Amino acid sequence: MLGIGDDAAVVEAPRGESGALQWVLAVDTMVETVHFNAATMAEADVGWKALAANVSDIAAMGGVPRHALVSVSVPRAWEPARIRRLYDGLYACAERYGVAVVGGDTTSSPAQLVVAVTVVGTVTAGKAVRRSGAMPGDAVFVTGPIGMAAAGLHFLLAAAGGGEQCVPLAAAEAAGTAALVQAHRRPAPSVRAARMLAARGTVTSLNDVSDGLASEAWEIAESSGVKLALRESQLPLSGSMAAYARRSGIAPLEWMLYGGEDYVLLGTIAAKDAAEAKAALAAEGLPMYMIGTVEEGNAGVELIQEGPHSGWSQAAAKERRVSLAKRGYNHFE
Ligand SMILES: Nc1ncnc2c1ncn2[C@@H]1O[C@H](COP(=O)(O)OP(=O)(O)O)[C@@H](O)[C@H]1O
Ligand SMILES: Cc1ncc(C[n+]2csc(CCOP(=O)(O)OP(=O)(O)O)c2C)c(N)n1
Ligand SMILES: [Mg+2]
Ligand SMILES: [Mg+2]
Ligand SMILES: [Mg+2]
Repeated sequence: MLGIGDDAAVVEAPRGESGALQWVLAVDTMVETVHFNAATMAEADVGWKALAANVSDIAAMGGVPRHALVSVSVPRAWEPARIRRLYDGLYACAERYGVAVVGGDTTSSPAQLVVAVTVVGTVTAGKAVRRSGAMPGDAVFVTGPIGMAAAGLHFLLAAAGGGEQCVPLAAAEAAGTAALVQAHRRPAPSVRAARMLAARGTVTSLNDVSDGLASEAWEIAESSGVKLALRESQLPLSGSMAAYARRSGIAPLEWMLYGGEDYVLLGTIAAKDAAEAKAALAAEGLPMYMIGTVEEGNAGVELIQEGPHSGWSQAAAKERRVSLAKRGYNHFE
């Protein structure tokens, strides 16, 4: 009803077509040198990703993102054109996901850029999907490939060589890493997939992958009081990520499990609906990869690896299980 221009925005309390709605609220912050630097992201990418990270949290509740408030703290030295470019990217993301930017705040910053976005969304009353509902027997899934964003960051930091110049996409195209760089700079949260899955009523938990697959799996395991067993051979491995990992001498699994910033969804679904749900998403061109199962037991995450591999014990010749560390991106380590 009232957007940018007064002391605060006014929005109509939502009314659902088939029953009451509830609000879904989230805030996420991006800080220069922590979430990006001059070499890894152009201003427009920062704007896009600051909103996308929030849209992803709303998706992870099964909600629809609707309104955003944007707080920016801008280094004094910045030209106005730079902040305009940041907003170009932010508005491109807003348009893509049908979000109305209804306000925000602007301050100077002594040195670094800080962008904090608050998103308001809605969900059918009582239907928000939590992290705590995973049940033994459920199938575990992700809604997109993982590890690409971390591989993209690795490429960007290497290509920048410590310099301040934003690495052009052309450099990534020449190196065959453009998809990885775009995964890092322009994540595409799974809002439509989440809506379709939540509407089926068989999805028992959802969490978006920001800090890494292992870390998010641990969050579901702990809040549901179950064990998640992930099968290594089922993890969606992007071809360009695997190729770049090989060239860099890095194990792709490290990026897939512990990289983060994928902004796809990790979730669990009743096993009897897994195949049908996957087909329903596929009909809309949306991927859904079945990557494991929920088991009874102490909260934890295990990876099932298929062998044989040199160095494995005789007993583990065909497959073995390893416990995954509760590790991922941590702001204070
Ligand atoms: N400084 C804070 N004050 C209050 N709540 C917070 C703060 N930081 C995080 N939270 C809450 O903790 C929960 C997890 O946050 P976070 O780890 O940032 O989630 P995500 O990784 O999905 O963005 C959320 O409910 C969030 O609102
Ligand atoms: C220059 C730079 N260094 C390191 C990283 C890696 N990184 C920074 S934050 C982060 C995890 C996600 O951020 P967080 O604020 O925890 O997101 P949230 O869980 O709140 O959505 C990662 C992997 C990066 N993106 N850019
Ligand atoms: Mg957060
Ligand atoms: Mg999240
Ligand atoms: Mg986090």
